[in-house]
Amino acid sequence: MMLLGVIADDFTGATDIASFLVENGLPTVQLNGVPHSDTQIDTQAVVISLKSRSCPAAQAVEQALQALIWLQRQGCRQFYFKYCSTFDSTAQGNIGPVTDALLDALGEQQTVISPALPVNGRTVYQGYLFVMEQLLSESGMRHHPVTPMTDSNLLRLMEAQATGRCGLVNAAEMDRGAAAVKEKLQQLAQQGVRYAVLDTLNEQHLLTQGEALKTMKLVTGGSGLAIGLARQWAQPGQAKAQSAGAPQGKKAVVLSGSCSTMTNKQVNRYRQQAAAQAIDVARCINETARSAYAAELCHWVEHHATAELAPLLYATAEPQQLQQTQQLYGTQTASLAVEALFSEVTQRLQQQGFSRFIVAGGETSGVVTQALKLHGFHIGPCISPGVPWVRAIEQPVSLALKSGNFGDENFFARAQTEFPV
Ligand SMILES: Nc1ncnc2c1ncn2[C@@H]1O[C@H](COP(=O)(O)OP(=O)(O)O)[C@@H](O)[C@H]1O
Ligand SMILES: O=C(O)[C@@H](O)C(=O)COP(=O)(O)O
Repeated sequence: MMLLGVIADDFTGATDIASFLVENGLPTVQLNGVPHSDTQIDTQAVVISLKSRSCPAAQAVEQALQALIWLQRQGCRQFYFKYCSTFDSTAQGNIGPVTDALLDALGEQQTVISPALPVNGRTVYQGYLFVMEQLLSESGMRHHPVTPMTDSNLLRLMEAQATGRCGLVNAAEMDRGAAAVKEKLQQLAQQGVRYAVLDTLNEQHLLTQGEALKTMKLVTGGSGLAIGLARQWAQPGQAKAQSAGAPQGKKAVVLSGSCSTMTNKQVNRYRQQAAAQAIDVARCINETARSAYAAELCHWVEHHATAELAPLLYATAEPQQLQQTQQLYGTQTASLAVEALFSEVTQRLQQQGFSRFIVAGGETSGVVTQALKLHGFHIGPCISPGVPWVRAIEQPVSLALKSGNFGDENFFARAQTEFPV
């Protein structure tokens, strides 16, 4: 029976939440985009990955509503809008409009805002979002190429994007347990508060949220809340890791399009371990030149494919270099050109027989998955919290889709050495 339907606004976010659902006992399948027809899937949760995080609001709303209709048709009882644990959204912000549209479509008056993921250092206190020991707006996220985050107050961010008022369930109330949280949510609803930010300092708070929110029709958040909800829905003795998602495939490549602080560290480390090639953005801007460049890069990848560790292609840049590129070509032109390059490289590598892709970056992962024309994933073993190996349902292709900010410094090598095929 289908219990939970998740609408994720990017692909790494989708594998992130799918991984936590599986790890916490809820069998889950990830579908890339909204399926064109109804499918019989033997699972209890479905995560639909969209590539809507940086879309204009109207487009993101349309995609989310299509996903909702499909999930409703499959009989899901609860719906979860998954966005980033760092609340990534553009200045025009589509988290608010999507949340409003989903609430309206479901005929609901209230939902929660819970981006926290304490295991990866994302906590919420008095409505302020922290990344490790820093406020969101003081973390590396202020330099994000597409969705720079310069405010940390979730109530303010939400009210700027959405139509209703936003309130808070604070940490002290969370400490008092599920009944106290439910009571506070009711009080807020009576005051006409449409969205309630949930303070979250630790995993116990996520378990409390799961208990308090099991009957809420629509919840929104990062992947942490999924831990609490999965524990509520899971049947005792349910298998955790899914062997159907274990990595396979000989020819592997690492593609990195994230410019996050962590990915910069990971790329720097991996460059000392394996063959690595930086992507020259200047050669990606013009379409014809880009095609020739993609062919050249794939030739280089093929040449290094037999080494113990897979070759790396990276657009990953430090903030100063990124800023220069963006000033030269424009932010959108540069990022779309890099994404188009990764798309073409992926298609060529697939034709060359590559079947294991380790990808860094949410947008980049969306581009790679779409280029490979993969419709869905079985969720495999967890490499780092929120980053599982996944295996395509209908093709022998395995991927590790890493959120820009996730994983340890040795992630790219570990994804291969600790999970031999
Ligand atoms: N050197 C670069 N110059 C300009 N844009 C870049 C560069 N490298 C990556 N990008 C773009 O930055 C964006 C990174 O987003 P994403 O892949 O979602 O990473 P993250 O997971 O860190 O958010 C992509 O659109 C990518 O194409
Ligand atoms: O919630 C998170 O932090 C991640 O699941 C996520 O959304 C990943 O997004 P990117 O950082 O853009 O990869």
